Amino acid sequence: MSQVYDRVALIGLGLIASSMFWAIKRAGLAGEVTGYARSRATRDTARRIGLCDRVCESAAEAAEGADLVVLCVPVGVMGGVAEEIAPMLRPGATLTDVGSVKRNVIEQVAPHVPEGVHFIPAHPLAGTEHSGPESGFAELFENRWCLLVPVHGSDPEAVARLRAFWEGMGAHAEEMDPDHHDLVLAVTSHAPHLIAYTMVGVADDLRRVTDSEVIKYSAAGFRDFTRIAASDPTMWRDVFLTNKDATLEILGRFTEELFALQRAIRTGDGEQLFDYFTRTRAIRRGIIEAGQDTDAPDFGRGVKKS
Ligand SMILES: NC(=O)c1ccc[n+]([C@@H]2O[C@H](COP(=O)([O-])OP(=O)(O)OC[C@H]3O[C@@H](n4cnc5c(N)ncnc54)[C@H](O)[C@@H]3O)[C@@H](O)[C@H]2O)c1
Ligand SMILES: O=C(O)C(=O)C[C@]1(C(=O)O)C=C[C@@H](O)C=C1
Repeated sequence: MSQVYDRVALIGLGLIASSMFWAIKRAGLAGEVTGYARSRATRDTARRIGLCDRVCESAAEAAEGADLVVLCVPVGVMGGVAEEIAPMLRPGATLTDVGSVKRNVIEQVAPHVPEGVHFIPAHPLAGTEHSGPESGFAELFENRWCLLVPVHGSDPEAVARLRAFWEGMGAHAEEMDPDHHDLVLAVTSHAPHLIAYTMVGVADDLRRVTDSEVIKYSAAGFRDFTRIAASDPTMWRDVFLTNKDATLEILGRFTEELFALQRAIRTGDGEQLFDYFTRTRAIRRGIIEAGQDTDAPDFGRGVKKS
């Protein structure tokens, strides 16, 4: 793979930025990669492990002269960081992000984008429960989707270049409208995370009652919930606060279904339970028959495929 950008700047040096750095280097996608993180401890760690060719003392310094700037910070602070770096963005440069929510990030960032800079939001559908500069690895994006969410009037050439960049890191890129993105992700990622957080919280409450049995005897399904529920609190707080409407819509539907199943259990309606589980089993089998299970998002990681 050949170089796509001369200089890439990564702002926020956590799981996603560090994985991008190692993937960029492995494929030779950029001449130089600069980086910045807010805390001195993170910048020191980055220097120690060789994360980024140059770790800068400000976001503006890292962004200066870059032809691609990637915002890799929690979604709640995207606008503030964009405002800080805006004066340093050169005409013709591309500004992108990796945030898990798109409409809100566009609303925060777009007002700060200078004339002549291409703003192309993006979201790699890949991650783990780990965070920080030492958690990244070059293979994270391999065979995963990266959704590109070009704003109205995005330059097609700049979009094609960003697509080539993500493909160079091993991802499959596809374009999507921001509102559709937020609804789809509320179903596939945001609501499931909230359910996992809740389930682990419930078990923790119970643990006080049953004195450690819940965790001690937990089976694989619940253990995977605990993996998901170990995800970064800042990141997920921001996801729920910024994708409020879509998440509440999906959780509302989820609650209705849960109540229906709860009622079926209480009234002993075995037929309803059996029909429901038959329908969901057919969905899983359909995915396997269509050959799509190997590309399943990280909820499948570490879990034996059925
Ligand atoms: N973790 C995942 O599974 C995943 C997957 C896809 C996308 N994302 C998105 O990617 C982004 C980064 O997530 P991550 O998992 O790499 O998080 P992380 O916690 O590993 O890293 C975030 C980094 O941003 C830095 N930071 C926070 N506020 C900052 C500020 N104001 N200025 C500069 N740096 C700041 C932190 O110090 C940290 O280095 C988030 O927007 C998240 O929604 C995460
Ligand atoms: O496997 C995990 O740890 C993840 O949660 C990754 C995951 C997901 O829900 O699939 C989390 C958030 C993202 O924005 C994209 C990917």
